[in-house]
Amino acid sequence: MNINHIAKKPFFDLFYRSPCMALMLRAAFHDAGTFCKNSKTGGPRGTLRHSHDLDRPENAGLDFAMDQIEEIKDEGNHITAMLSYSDLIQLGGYTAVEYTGGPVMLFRMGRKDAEDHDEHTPEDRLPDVREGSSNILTKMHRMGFTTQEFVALMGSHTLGFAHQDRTGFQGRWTQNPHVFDNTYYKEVLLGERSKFLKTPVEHMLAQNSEMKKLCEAYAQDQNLFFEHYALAHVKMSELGQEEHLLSEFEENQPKYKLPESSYLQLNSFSDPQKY
Ligand code: HEM
Repeated sequence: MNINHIAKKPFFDLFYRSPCMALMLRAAFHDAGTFCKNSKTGGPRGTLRHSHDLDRPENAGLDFAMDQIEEIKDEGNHITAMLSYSDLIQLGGYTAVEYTGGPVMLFRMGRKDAEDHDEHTPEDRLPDVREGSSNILTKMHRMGFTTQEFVALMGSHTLGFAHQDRTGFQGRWTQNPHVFDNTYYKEVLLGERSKFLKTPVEHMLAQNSEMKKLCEAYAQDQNLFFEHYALAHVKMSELGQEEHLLSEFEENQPKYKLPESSYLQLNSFSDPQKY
C-alpha cells in the first residue's frame, strides 16, 4: 500500500456507507473553482469549511460533504490526519471518481489552507448555470481552463443529481448517476431525444461546433474522455497550489491510470438521491 492508497481509504469506507460521491466531487469543484488565474486568488484553499462560504446559495447542500470531511480529519488515519482541509476536499473528489469507475488519479498533498479564518473567497467566481453560456465559459477560462478542459470537466455530471431546492433544477444527467463513464456526452448529443436533465450548459455543448466535436469524440472513446478528464481534474485540484505540493512520484510518472475494475457495489445504494 502506498500513501495514496492509505489516504484514500477513509473515503472508500465513507462511500461504502453513504454513497455521497457526487456531492463530494461537487464540493471539490466548489472549493477549487473560485480560482482566478490573473490575480492568483481563490482556488482550493479549504475556505468551503467556513460558514461564510458554505452558506452561500451556490454551495447549498454541500454541508453534508463538509461534515464528512471533518469526520475524516478527526477519525481517518495517520495520513489523513496530516492533510489540510483543502487537501482533504480534493482527495474526496479524486476518490469519488475512482470509486465510481473513473480514472485513478495520483494525489499530491501539501495544499495550504487559507491562513486567515475570516478570509472570504471573492464572490461571483463560480459559474452559475442560470447566468448564460458565455458567462459560464468566461468563468471557466478565468480559472485557467481551455475550452477542451471545460468540456472534459463537464463529463463529471455523469454522476449525481440536480435538486430543485438547491439550484432550481431537478433530475439527473444520465441513466446511472453512480457510475463515472462517458454516457453524459451520449445524452448531450441526443438533445431533445434524451429523457435526462438539460441545463443551458448541455445546450451550449450540443450547439457550439467546437464543443460538439469534443462531445462526439468523448462519446465514442471513453478512454480519451478519461485521459482528458483526469488531466483537467488534476489541474483543477492544484490551481494556485502547485508550489506547495509534495510529490511522492517520480518525475515522469503519469498523473492518472485507467481503471482496472470498479469498486462500485450498486446494490448498496438503497436511497440514491439521499445526498
Ligand atoms: C460550468 C461549470 C458548471 C456548472 C454551471 C455546474 C452546474 C451544476 C448544477 C446546476 C448542479 C446541480 C446541483 C444541485 O441542484 O444539487 C451541479 C451538480 C454537480 N456538479 Fe456541476 N457544474 C459545473 C461544473 C462542475 C465541475 C467542474 C464538476 C467537477 C469536476 C462538477 C460536478 C458536479 C457534480 C458531481 C454534481 C452532482 C452533485 C449531487 O449529486 O449532489 N460540476 N452542477
